[in-house]
Amino acid sequence: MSSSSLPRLNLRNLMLAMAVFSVIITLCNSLYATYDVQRSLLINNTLEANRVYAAKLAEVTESVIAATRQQLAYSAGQLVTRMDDEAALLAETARLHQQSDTFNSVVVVNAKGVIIATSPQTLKVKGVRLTSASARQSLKAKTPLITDPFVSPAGNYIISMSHPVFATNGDYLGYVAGTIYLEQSNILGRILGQHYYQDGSYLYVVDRHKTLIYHPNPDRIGERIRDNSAIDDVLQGHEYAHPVINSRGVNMLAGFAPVPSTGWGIVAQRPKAATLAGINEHLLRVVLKSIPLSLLTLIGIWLSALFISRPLWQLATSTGLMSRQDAQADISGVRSWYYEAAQLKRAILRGIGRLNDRIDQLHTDSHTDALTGLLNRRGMEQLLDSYTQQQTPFSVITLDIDYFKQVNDTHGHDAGDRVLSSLASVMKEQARREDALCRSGGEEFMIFLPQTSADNAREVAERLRQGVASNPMPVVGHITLSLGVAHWAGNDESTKTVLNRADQALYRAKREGRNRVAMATAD
Ligand SMILES: Nc1nc2c(ncn2[C@@H]2O[C@H](COP(=O)(O)OP(=O)(O)OP(=O)(O)O)[C@@H](O)[C@H]2O)c(=O)[nH]1
Repeated sequence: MSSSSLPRLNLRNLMLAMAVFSVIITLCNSLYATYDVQRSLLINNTLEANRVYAAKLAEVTESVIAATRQQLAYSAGQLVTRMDDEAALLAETARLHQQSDTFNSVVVVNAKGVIIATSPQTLKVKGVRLTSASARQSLKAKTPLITDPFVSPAGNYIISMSHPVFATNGDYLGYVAGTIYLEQSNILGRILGQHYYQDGSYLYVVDRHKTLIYHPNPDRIGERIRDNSAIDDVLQGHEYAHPVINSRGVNMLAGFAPVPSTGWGIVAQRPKAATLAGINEHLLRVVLKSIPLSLLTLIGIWLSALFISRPLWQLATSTGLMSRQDAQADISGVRSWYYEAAQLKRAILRGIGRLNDRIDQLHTDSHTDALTGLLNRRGMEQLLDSYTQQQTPFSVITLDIDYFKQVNDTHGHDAGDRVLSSLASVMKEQARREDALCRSGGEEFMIFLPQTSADNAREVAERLRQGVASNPMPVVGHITLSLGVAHWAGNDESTKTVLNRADQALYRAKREGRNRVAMATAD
C-alpha cells in the first residue's frame, strides 16, 4: 500500500485514538483488577466460612461427646454393685438408651467380654461374647473410650462409646457402652451427617485412621481416605482452610477442624466453581455500570481533542491556502488559546509579514530605477495602465539633459550619474504628491501630472527648466534641459500616442535650440 493511499491522520484523530485506547486499557485493567480481587475475596471468604463451619461443628461434637461421656460415667457408677442384678442392668440400659437420642443401643459387657444386658432387647446379642479386635477395644483399654468404627455382632456399622465399671476394691467388672449407628439416625448423625447444601457443598468426618465415618454418600462410609495431606494435617490437630481436589477430581475449597477428644477430623467443603459462579454476572454488572461514565469520558475527551486541536487545525488549513489574499486575516482570527498554538500563530504571521515585505520590495525593485529611485519603464507602463483603466486625464512632460554626452566626456561617467541622480532629486522636490516621476531611459525623464491641464503642465516644465538652468550641479556646473509637454484627456487616444506627441515636442525643443519647453502640436 502506497503512503498516499493511507488514510490521512490528523492531530484530532490521533488524540482521539490515543484517548479511546487509554480508556479501553483503563477499563480492561480495572475489570481485570475487579475480577481478580473479587475472585480472591470469594475464595478466601469461602475458605474461611468452611473453616468456621467445620470448627463450629467440631465444637458442638465435642460438647455432645462430653455430655455423652458424663451419661456413661453416671451409668457406670450406678452399675458398680449391680453387675449381677439382671433387672437392674436392664433398667439402667433401658434408661440410658431411652433418656436421649444419643445412642442407638446400649450394652453392658462383663469383664470376660460377654454382653450381659442390652437395650433395645430386640438386638438379641445378650450372652454373645465379643471376639473381634475392634469390639474388644474397650475391654482392653479399661478406660473411657470411643472405638474405631466396626461391625457389631448385630451387623450394624457402629462406633461405641464405653465407660469401665470398677468394683469398689478396684476390680475391673466390665463396661457400659452406648453405640452410635453410623448409618442410622441419632444426635451425632444429625449434627454431622445432615446438611442442607444445594450447590455441591458437603461435609464429611474421618476418624483417626482416616476412615470416613460421616459422608453424604452412604456407600463411602467406612472407606479409608488415602493420599490426602489435608486429612493428615487435620488429624494432627490443625484447624485450617485450603483448596483441595476431591476424589472425583473436583476443585473444592475446604475448611478443616479436628475433634480433639475423638481424634476425628471434620471437613466442610464447597466446589470452587459454585463459589465463583456469580463472579461473571457480577463482572457484567460492573461493565454495564461503567459504560455511562466511560461514554461521558469519551465524549469529554472528544470535545477536548476538538478544542485543543482546533487552533492548530485552523492554522494548518490557513497556511495551506496562504496564496489567498485573506490568509493573513484568517490566521490573525485564529483563537490560539494555549502557548504552542500562540507561538506558532505568531511565527506564521511574522513569516507572512516578512514574505509580503519581500514581495513588496521585489515589486518596488522591479518597477524602480536603481540610480534615481524613480519609476522605470515597467513602472511607467503600469502607471499608464491604471490611468487608462480609471480614465484619469493627465499631462506628461518628457525631458532630456542637453549635451549630456559632453558632461560624460568631460567629467566622467560617474559624475554623469551624479547629475542624473541630482536632477531626479530636483524633480522630486518640485513634484506634487500625486505626480509620478519616471526615468524612461538614459538621460531621458518623464513627469506625469494627473488631472492637470496642458497649460499647467507647461508652467511646471518651465519652472523645472529654469530651476535646473539657474542652479549649478555639483562638479559639472550648469546644465540645461529640453522639455516637451503633451496632454491626455482620457478619450480614445492611446497613452502611447500621447507619449509620442510629448517626444515630438521634446525633439522640437532640441531642434529649436535646447533649454526650452515645447508643447505638443495637438495641445
Ligand atoms: N553617466 C551616464 N551617462 C548616460 C547614461 N545613459 C546614457 N548616458 C549617456 O548620455 C548620452 C546621450 O547622448 P546623446 O544621445 O548623444 O545626446 P546629448 O549628448 O545629450 O545631446 P542632445 O540630447 O542632443 O542634447 C550618451 O553619451 C550616453 O552614453 C547613464 O545612465 N549614465
